[in-house]
Amino acid sequence: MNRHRFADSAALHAAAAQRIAALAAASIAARGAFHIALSGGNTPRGLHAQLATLADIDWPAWHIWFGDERCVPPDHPDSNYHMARETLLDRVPIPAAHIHPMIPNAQITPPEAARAYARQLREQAPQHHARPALDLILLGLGPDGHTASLFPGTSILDDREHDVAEVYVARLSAWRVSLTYPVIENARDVLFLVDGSGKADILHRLEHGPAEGATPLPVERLKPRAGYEWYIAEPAPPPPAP
Ligand SMILES: O=C(O)[C@H](O)[C@@H](O)[C@H](O)[C@H](O)COP(=O)(O)O
Repeated sequence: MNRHRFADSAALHAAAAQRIAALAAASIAARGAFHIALSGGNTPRGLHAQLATLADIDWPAWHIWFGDERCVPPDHPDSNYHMARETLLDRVPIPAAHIHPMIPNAQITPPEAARAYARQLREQAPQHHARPALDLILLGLGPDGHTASLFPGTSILDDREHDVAEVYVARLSAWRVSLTYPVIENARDVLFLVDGSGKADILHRLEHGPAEGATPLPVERLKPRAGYEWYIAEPAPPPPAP
């Protein structure tokens, strides 16, 4: 595991922002554009705030995609797109045509959104081996080993046909739309951002491997072509008892 540890969230966000800016500059220099999929949840908020303050970023060359989305209207407080707009997209000059929300309106159904997003990726993203190949996909990690909306026990884990799929997550009683394993694995780079609070167990398992015979967790089934980087904020272990 290509792992970078940080003492706190602020250090994680600052370092990850610099890494992303470097990947963007290299992609733009080589191919004239930078196609990045943002992740959802809370951890990206601090990263986005850091990115928005960086100088010398060629924002008009960025193309914003999403790794997954909650099936709520784009202005809903739970929407990853809404969060990205608030914390980054409304603060930097990325052309509107380069921003691709997974749920563009309140009327679209999960299957329609998945099909439409797959079409957009095929038409507007770089391709590699006949699959969309984004330059960078950011991913978070849930304590149960989910990433994007690849949740344990869900149908999407076995879907290697589609690029994007809708998935009902029973434990959340909610529909999601997510990139599938083939598209995530096809990216040039995959960067995990893990704010370790409450994730010590899952991080320990990823570092030391699952127990004998354990069912692989969604994140353990991911095999990116370029490997992946982990940026982890792990609070310092508690001081030894006196
Ligand atoms: O839409 C989502 O919620 C995310 O895509 C999800 O996969 C998230 O990245 C993890 O649950 C970690 O979330 P935190 O970073 O908030 O812990």
